[in-house]
Amino acid sequence: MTTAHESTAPGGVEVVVHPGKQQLSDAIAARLVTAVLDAQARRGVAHLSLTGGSLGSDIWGSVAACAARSAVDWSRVELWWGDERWLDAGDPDRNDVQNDAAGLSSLPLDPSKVHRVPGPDASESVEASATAYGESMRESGAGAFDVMILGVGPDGHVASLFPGHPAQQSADAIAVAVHDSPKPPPDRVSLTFEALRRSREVWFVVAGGDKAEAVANGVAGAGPDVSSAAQVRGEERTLWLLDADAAGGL
Ligand SMILES: O=C1O[C@H](COP(=O)(O)O)[C@@H](O)[C@H](O)[C@H]1O
Repeated sequence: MTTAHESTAPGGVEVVVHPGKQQLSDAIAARLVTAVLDAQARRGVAHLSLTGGSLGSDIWGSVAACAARSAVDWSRVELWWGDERWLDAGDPDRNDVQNDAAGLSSLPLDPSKVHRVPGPDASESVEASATAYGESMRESGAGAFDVMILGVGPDGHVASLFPGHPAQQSADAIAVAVHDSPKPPPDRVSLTFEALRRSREVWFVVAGGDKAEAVANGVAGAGPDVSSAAQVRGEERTLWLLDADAAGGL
């Protein structure tokens, strides 16, 4: 395969497969720039929710290298994270720090519109951090995210909602404290399913053969004990953006 291949799975979920991880990252960046321009043309401001993980950060290197990025008014972009590892600001294991290092920090964003999850240096507990993050989202009047970008773990988790973990099914909240995460670090803050679903478009971004089973389960709509990804749909569109290895189980 040398070019992208597109198909629609049962349930209206769209699947786009690119040959390799770099092509995938570049294609997501191009798609993102277009989505931001579109959202700004329609509503003035674009609301994006970002993800951690290696591809979730690579995307920002691709955006920084994409010529069309200069067409975007980055001061009218509001950034959020679907989850964050509960670590001090600047910790290299934080999702926002990894996104910044990959290229996010090179964009002319308005720092007041970059909504970072407070860590132990700025909140007394994971619960307090989750409450503060949820409140800042409510106060911003964010409404729906234009694009929710979600990485998917080999265990089917999205954000920090792990299949079978008690925090996975948290309801009536925007954000939840996660303890004893199966993937380190143990303490995290995550948006709930309810909040993740308040997105016009949800993009699952996945590369690598170790994710093939998680992708197959997510696309097939497996239950919550198997796949957190399968529990999240966009209000208007749900896209799985994959490299060929991640698509190996479809
Ligand atoms: O810990 C996390 O993992 C997932 C997926 O990461 P990956 O390296 O397996 O791609 C990520 O989406 C999530 O935001 C992050 O906190």
